[in-house]
Amino acid sequence: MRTSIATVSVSGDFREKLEAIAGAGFDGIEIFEQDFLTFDGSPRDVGRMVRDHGLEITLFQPFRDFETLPAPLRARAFARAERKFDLMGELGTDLVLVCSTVHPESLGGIDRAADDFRELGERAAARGLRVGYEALAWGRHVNDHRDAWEVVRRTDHPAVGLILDSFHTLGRGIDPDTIRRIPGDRIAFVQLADAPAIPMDLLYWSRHFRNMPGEGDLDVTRFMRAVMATGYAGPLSLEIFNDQFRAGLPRLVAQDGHRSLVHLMDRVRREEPGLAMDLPAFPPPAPVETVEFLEFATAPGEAEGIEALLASLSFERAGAHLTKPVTLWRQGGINVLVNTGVEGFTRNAFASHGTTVSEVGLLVPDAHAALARAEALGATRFDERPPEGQLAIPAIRGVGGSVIRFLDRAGDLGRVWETEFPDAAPASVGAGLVAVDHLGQTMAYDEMLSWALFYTSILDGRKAPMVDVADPDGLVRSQAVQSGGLRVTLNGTDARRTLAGRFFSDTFGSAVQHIALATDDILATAQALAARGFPVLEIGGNYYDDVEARFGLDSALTARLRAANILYDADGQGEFFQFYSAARPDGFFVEIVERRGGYSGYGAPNAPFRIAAQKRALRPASMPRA
Ligand SMILES: O=C(O)c1ccc(O)c(O)c1
Ligand SMILES: [Mg+2]
Repeated sequence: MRTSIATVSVSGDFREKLEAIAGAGFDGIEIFEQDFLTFDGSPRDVGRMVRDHGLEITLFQPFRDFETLPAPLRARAFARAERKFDLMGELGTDLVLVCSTVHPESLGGIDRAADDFRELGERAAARGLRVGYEALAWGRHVNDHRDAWEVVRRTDHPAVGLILDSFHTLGRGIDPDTIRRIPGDRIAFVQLADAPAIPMDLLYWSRHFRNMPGEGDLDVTRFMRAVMATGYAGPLSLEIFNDQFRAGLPRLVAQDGHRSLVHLMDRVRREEPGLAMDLPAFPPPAPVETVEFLEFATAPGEAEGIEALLASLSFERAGAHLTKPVTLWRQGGINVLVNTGVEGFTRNAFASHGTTVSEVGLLVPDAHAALARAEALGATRFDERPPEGQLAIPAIRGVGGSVIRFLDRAGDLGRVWETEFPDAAPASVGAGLVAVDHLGQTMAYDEMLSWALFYTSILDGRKAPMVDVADPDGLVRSQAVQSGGLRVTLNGTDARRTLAGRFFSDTFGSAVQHIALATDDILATAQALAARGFPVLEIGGNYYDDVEARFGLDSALTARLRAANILYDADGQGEFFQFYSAARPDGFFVEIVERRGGYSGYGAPNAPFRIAAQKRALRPASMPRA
């Protein structure tokens, strides 16, 4: 698989772009003229610099408004083409993209276009160059790859091929299976992009909202299956026009791009195993079974706070680690570790975030396979050499520098608790908390696509539709991802005064802001926790009047919910109950949930009430806001 990415997809000056693209493992770049015009060097220097980074220039683009012009514009278009050919020779690339014309004076006509391309093909071939024709979704006469192919077919010149772009095909709703009829050796180049399903003007959508395959809502996998079925063996190139990526860190955007291509092609081969592909083998995606443990990094003088919170949740201190300053807290099927280590990773996690969820342990079908898949998809492996006699648990880096560990039931990893916490007591029933329901991770808005791609590609996650949560001080976007027994909500905001925004700045970056624990009987759990002094978040009375009317709830039930500060939601499948702790000074909080029936959401309609209550609770009572 030869991978490529358009230089417009990545931010930075030309050198930064190249370093990021080469570092992420790409083989080549599509070059946009504007991208090096500001670079202080000749086209020859540019070409040399690209090759010095181990990259090839797979495509030069775009050449616009070429075909079906009347005289004398036609002659001028050929003169322009000759100048671009000169430039391509200097850069050292042999393929130019011609996108379908939007010129107001263009005449259109398949045969007229084919005549123009035959002449252009002759001129290109004389210099050892090739031409590719792409249908822009908003082209004046040609806006469908089937018409562009008909032009190329009638041109019938070996130096003229078709360029496919998943955005233009899928964005217009054209059936990608129509590509299967095109001979693969007539496809000169393939560009890939996804996009969110937001109805808007095609050109504006294309130039601002494209994203990496798998990050949006287009069926890029089906498009790519059709392309591979033609026998096409050329580069796969990302062409992503996205305002956020242009402002993002070049290295991260390039890494996500490479991950998205590997993930896309892995899906293609699994969905259509007969297709020839030279992607190295790696393990298939596998859903997570359960969250086996959560670990807090804290410090010797700071642990009491988190331990008091755990005690108020009815967790019991079940034991201590064999050698490390780590205590194990248990209840139901939940294991929580509190680490006060003063060196290595724990120390760094605490130093950069304060008390924080530094590790998440996931039980998966095969831990080593999970690690191998993660590495194939570009995850950063985490190796902290365990002391003699302790287990090396396969691990990767997750959100905000945290660590995700993979456990399974086989061999040593299946005996991790007995090995590392030999005297630990088994879990008790406590207040009826049975499992980790989900983790809420807070991040900057522009990290959300990236982490959603991380969870979907590496951990076989499925995304729910993005929801907007109204904090009184700004909007927070929430993207839920679920892989088997792992549920994560990614909450992104750029609004600093939102609860999420404050947490983000107070904890110096992305981290778990809340953990949600599941019970099978929320009223009983609420009662048990009240007796233990759990710092419940008080919900205002208006909420209950509204929810009773909205769902037609029985007033006796509403009264019990009101008394226990429990929020309610329902979807077509089932019901949902939730209550919260007040937020700690750093913004961290705990949620208790009960799912009934097949409810699959997270109570998003309740979030504004929860946030308002948390903000009220943060304000000192003696100092009412002016
Ligand atoms: O937006 C454009 O003009 C444009 C140019 C070249 C492309 O390959 C493309 O897909 C879009
Ligand atoms: Mg394109």
